[in-house]
Amino acid sequence: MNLTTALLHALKANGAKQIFGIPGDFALPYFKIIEETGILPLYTFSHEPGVGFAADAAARYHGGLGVAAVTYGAGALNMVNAVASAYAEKSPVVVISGAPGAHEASSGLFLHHQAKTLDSQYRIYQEITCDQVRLDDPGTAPKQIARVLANCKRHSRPVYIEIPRDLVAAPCEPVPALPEATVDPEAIAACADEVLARLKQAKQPVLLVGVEVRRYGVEQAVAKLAARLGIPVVTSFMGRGLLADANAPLLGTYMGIAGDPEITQLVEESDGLLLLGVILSDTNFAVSQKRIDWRRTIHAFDGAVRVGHHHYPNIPLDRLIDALLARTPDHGNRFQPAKRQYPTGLSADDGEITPQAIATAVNDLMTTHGKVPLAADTGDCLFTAMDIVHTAMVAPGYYATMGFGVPAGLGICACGERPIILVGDGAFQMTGWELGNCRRYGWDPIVIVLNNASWEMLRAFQPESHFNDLDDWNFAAMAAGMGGDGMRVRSRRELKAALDRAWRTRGRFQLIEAMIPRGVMSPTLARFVAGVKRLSMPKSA
Ligand SMILES: Cc1ncc(Cc2c([C@H](C)O)sc(CCOP(=O)(O)OP(=O)(O)O)c2C)c(N)n1
Ligand SMILES: [Mg+2]
Repeated sequence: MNLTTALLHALKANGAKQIFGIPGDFALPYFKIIEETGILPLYTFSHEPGVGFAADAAARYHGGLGVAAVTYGAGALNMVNAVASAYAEKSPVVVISGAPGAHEASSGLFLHHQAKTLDSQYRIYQEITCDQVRLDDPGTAPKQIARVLANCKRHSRPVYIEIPRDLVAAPCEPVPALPEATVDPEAIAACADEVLARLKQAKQPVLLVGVEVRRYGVEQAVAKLAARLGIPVVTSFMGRGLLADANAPLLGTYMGIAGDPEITQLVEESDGLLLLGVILSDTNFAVSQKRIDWRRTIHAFDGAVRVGHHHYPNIPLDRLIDALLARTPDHGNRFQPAKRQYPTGLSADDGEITPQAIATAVNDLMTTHGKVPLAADTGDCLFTAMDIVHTAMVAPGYYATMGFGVPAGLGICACGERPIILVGDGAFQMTGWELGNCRRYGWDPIVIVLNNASWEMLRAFQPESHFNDLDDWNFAAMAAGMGGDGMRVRSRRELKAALDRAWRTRGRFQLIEAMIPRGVMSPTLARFVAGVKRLSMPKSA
């Protein structure tokens, strides 16, 4: 076994299913071992942001580790935004970067791909990962790899592993089992008792579940807890899709001023709000109509629990849920999932296409053929997805970077699925071209480009600026050259026909370019914009 195969076996043993990457001369040696050993399948992409987004989405979708393999400098630094997004959204991505060998590093020359110093890249990645290691000693490498992978899983955040190119084939012991987290059972018991006591004394307890519930694979346990507690459950914006079909009193998604007023009132007036795995972010709470009373809130996040002003450090979410379940008897409560009405029954007429028509057409498709995973980019396509039936979905709901959608959809293709990808024209201009890699891997996602020839979400906030006007690129015309089929549609009739045809066509990606008039937004984005404007107005107004 050598340094690289030890790493690859450890990645596979701890949940990695594939590797996404782009090599370079500093990475060729370890890419050669990846390809020749076949320990994990390798999918190369065209631009490193896509590599990072695909690894992030694959990790979210299959619940294991995502792996993004790049070269030193130009490759790794090109992927910083995607890894920052994975950090912010708590996605366990393992970044592997090639690096100069020891003899090069001490040559005294400035090396190609080097920024300020040879350590610059390592320092940059310290800001967007929870642990880092340079494998410059095969004797200590196994333990270091175990530590870093354990942190990636424990914190559900990216980690960074640098492999000097002169050591990739150095003899190396296998990586040991990952070190277990040490927790204090008494602290967990005390925390669980206080949480349940708070919920018991509350008049209007509410359970709000967020992204960590999915990241730590505790969705079933949380559904069980919700059923036993019998208190209303809502998801955060990023937690959308959680408990979708579970036996739980799920009411929907909390979106503050931009969401369902009943849910907003229930959450914001709760005197016992239990937040499980929820990121306290502006996209989850800034559009809160009423300031949430954090003194009466219980927040379990990032391995700690706050109960009002009491703080319990080092309480892993899964251990807390187990302790709460152990203290909550099962009375066999049964619930019908909230029958939230999603728009269905698109009238196939000559009416213009709106984001809502796209959500309706997708709902009709899923009603007829069954649910499929969704990948959404930033822009109105993300708000449009709020009107699509609950299904597995990956989207940059908090960090809100553009460029995520198409590569993320390909990450889901690498997991053996056929996703529907929703992406705006602006975001497609950034990373939509990764579709050109589908043919090599036999992937055939259905991509719906919401083409309003505009950075419409920005225009919604600043309509007077002309720089939000984009040109019309005619993406559908480019699909054939990239190995797919493109359809440009302007009416609801054409949209429905194109989706039906796309569904029936396998083996080639299907790109539906839906032309949407500028200024036509989804209802959710319109409410979001109105809400943000209202909240930002001076109180006197
Ligand atoms: C990488 C990147 N660059 C810039 C932005 C800022 C930004 C938005 C957020 C607010 O930061 S929304 C938006 C326009 C999106 O245009 P498009 O994809 O066509 O979607 P739509 O027309 O539906 O808005 C931009 C440029 C971003 N989120 N991510
Ligand atoms: Mg647009």
